[in-house]
Amino acid sequence: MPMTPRSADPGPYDALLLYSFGGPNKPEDVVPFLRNVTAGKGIPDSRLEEVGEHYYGFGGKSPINEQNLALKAALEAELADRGIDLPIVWGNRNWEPYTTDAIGELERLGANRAVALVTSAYSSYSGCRQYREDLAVTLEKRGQLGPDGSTGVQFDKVRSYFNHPGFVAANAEAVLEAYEELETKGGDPAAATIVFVTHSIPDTMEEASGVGHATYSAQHLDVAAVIAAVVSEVRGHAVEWELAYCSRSGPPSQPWLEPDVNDLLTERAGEGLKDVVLSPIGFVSDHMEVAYDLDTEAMATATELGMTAVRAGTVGTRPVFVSGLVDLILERAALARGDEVEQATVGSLPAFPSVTPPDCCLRRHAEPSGIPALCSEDMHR
Ligand SMILES: CC1=C(CCC(=O)O)c2cc3nc(cc4[nH]c(cc5[nH]c(cc1n2)c(C)c5CCC(=O)O)c(CCC(=O)O)c4C)C(CCC(=O)O)=C3C
Ligand SMILES: [Fe+2]
Repeated sequence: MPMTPRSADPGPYDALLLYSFGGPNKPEDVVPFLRNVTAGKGIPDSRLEEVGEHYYGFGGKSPINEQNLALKAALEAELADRGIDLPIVWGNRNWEPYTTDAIGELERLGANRAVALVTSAYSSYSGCRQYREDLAVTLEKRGQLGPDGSTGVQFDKVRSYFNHPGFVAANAEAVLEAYEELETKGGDPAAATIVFVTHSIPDTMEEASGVGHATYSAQHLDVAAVIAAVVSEVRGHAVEWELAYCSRSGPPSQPWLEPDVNDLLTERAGEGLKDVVLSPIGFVSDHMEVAYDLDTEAMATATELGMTAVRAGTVGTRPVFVSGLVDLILERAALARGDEVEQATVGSLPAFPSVTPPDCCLRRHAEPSGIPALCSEDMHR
């Protein structure tokens, strides 16, 4: 009989790694944090100074760490509610507690095999492989990565969850709330366009994200279409929507995904658009890109253009999202046990693999980095 992910068995896992980006907690953290993020990435100094200013404008503190702690608490509550015994350890690629701190904590707990949940819903180098490389490199530095890919604590990863029903339903919920808010701000919801927003990435990274599955941008377009269909249905009329990007960096000569959200708003305002719902489907919580690039910059653009704009919430700790994540953890456990399991999805794309092909989501297409990455077919499992 096929197992449903509702079964409360987290075996073979004895811990959950909540794995995130990290961010500064105080002004003195900002420069070392930015150094960690950009090591060897060729980001111009001018861009780094600009991004540093975004953080200083918020007291040198990113909201991301508190949001991850809130997500950790919400997951702990949901696991406890379902009678699932699975301790959660939090770690970040770019700030404390670092990946190595998390691995140390897993060892103290006596964990043998952990399931990793990354706070990034889409597949690309930045949202998937870079985390898997960071895990492998951290284990390597600790002397815990064997030549065959075997590790001290073993790690499996939850699949990219952009098309999981919980993530999409939570975003749809937030967009519907934004429609209500638009009305209270004197806007005209029937005339509104939904502008879905995500983090831009270089065109080369976009191209490399499409090995074995839909590209990063195609993943977003699929999610956007589902949310727009839900909104059309609930509001009782067809809704227009677009996908735009924010937070581009890199040298100007390097093409990144477009249109930029500010450019899109400007162009559409010229065509008479007045009412906008910004939906940040690319981000799981209101971290710095959302607080600065959307709430500060894009909202100022909209105001300047005379638009009525509302920014929909991120999925954050919405119950339908959190409970979906627990379903995904149980699904991964069932797959690891070799049980037959139904992988829930919405939209037109299949469930993405949790053990990826070797050349999946490289930084650049057909340019292996030489950096080992866990949770890949060519590694231990
Ligand atoms: C796709 C994507 C996500 C979404 C997926 C996910 O959520 O993980 C994401 C998340 C985040 N990005 C973040 C911060 C930064 N990202 C940078 C740089 C870059 N991001 C990129 C992509 C992404 N990034 C790329 C292609 C670069 C260029 C350098 C490179 O090729 O790797 C830089 C350097 C300065 C700059 O260039 O802006 C910073 C400071 C924070 C923390 C925010 C906070 O502190 O609250 C978070 C959650
Ligand atoms: Fe980023």
